[in-house]
Amino acid sequence: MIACARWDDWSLAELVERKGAHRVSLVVPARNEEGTVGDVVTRTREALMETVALVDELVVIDSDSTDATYAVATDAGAAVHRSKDIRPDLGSHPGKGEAMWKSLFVTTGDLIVFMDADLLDWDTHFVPGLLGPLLTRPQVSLVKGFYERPGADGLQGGRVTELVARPWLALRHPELSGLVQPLAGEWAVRRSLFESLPVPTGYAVELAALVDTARLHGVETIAQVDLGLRSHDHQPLLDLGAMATQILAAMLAREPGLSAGEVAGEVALRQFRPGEAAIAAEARVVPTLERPPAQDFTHSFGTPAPRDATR
Ligand SMILES: O=c1ccn([C@@H]2O[C@H](COP(=O)(O)OP(=O)(O)O)[C@@H](O)[C@H]2O)c(=O)[nH]1
Ligand SMILES: O=C(O)[C@@H](COP(=O)(O)O)O[C@H]1O[C@H](CO)[C@@H](O)[C@H](O)[C@H]1O
Repeated sequence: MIACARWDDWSLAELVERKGAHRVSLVVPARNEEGTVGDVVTRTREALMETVALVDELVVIDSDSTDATYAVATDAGAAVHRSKDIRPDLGSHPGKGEAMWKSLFVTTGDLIVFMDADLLDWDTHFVPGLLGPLLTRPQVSLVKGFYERPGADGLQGGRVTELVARPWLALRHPELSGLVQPLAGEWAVRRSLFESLPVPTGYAVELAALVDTARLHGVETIAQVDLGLRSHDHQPLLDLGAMATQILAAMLAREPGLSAGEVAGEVALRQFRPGEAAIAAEARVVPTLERPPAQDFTHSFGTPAPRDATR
């Protein structure tokens, strides 16, 4: 049974008190988010590091940005690391999951909160809301945020959730079908869990963490928290086709009898874009690599990695 809570089930003062010796890292993976990352960093830093001491470090992982994300996040007061500069001995791959996996090598929190950098309607209570179950329920190790999406029917967005993730969970992981937003980029996890999991380098990171955690530790170690309202920038539909491909590849790799190593490291995705004169065929190569558990590499920098750093 997946426990359900609301962000305001705990007061900020109660959580600060319960925090005790825990260290909290807020990690924001960001690729070309110069327009929004500054707001996310500034407001969380002021509310959760300066006004109260709930967050111990605020880290932005710059994931191959080509805009001013790095400078904007730095000016806003985050500790910013370029994903490709973290543990260069382990190589570098594109993708959100890669950024989140690499964050494990530059953060110190035993509790890690992930937030997207492209948030538009949101508030700083997302962070204490996600930490609530981790600070009050020892049996919980992974907490997913869920929220209302603005718009007339409240279903603006969530296209890959509704068309890929939810059907897949219904078919293959019904024990997770109670999750309202299984793909939410706002979630929290105990370091000890996240560093023990393989991590898809792309957009499958969220769903893979849920499926692996449920399989390895049981759904009772997963909780979800109602965070209220959230909206974010939306990608074009064909880009979500690549996201869906990454998610399905990671799910196939978790099917009995298959392993990530047997799923191709990249998939050729053919898409078709209507044009003035004709429909144009487009081909994109979608990376589907996975990183082994980060705990396999938490040795001193420079020592040859004990195993392939991707699979
Ligand atoms: O290669 C990538 C792709 C995305 N992101 C970040 O991951 C979050 C979610 O990505 P995106 O907004 O593209 O996904 P969506 O929310 O549209 O599903 C955002 O903070 C992105 O900047 C990233 O760090 N590296
Ligand atoms: O919810 C979804 O279907 C996708 C796409 O969102 P939209 O259709 O652009 O609102 O976005 C989520 O999934 C991604 C993959 O897990 C996460 O990285 C995003 O943070 C999350 O917003």
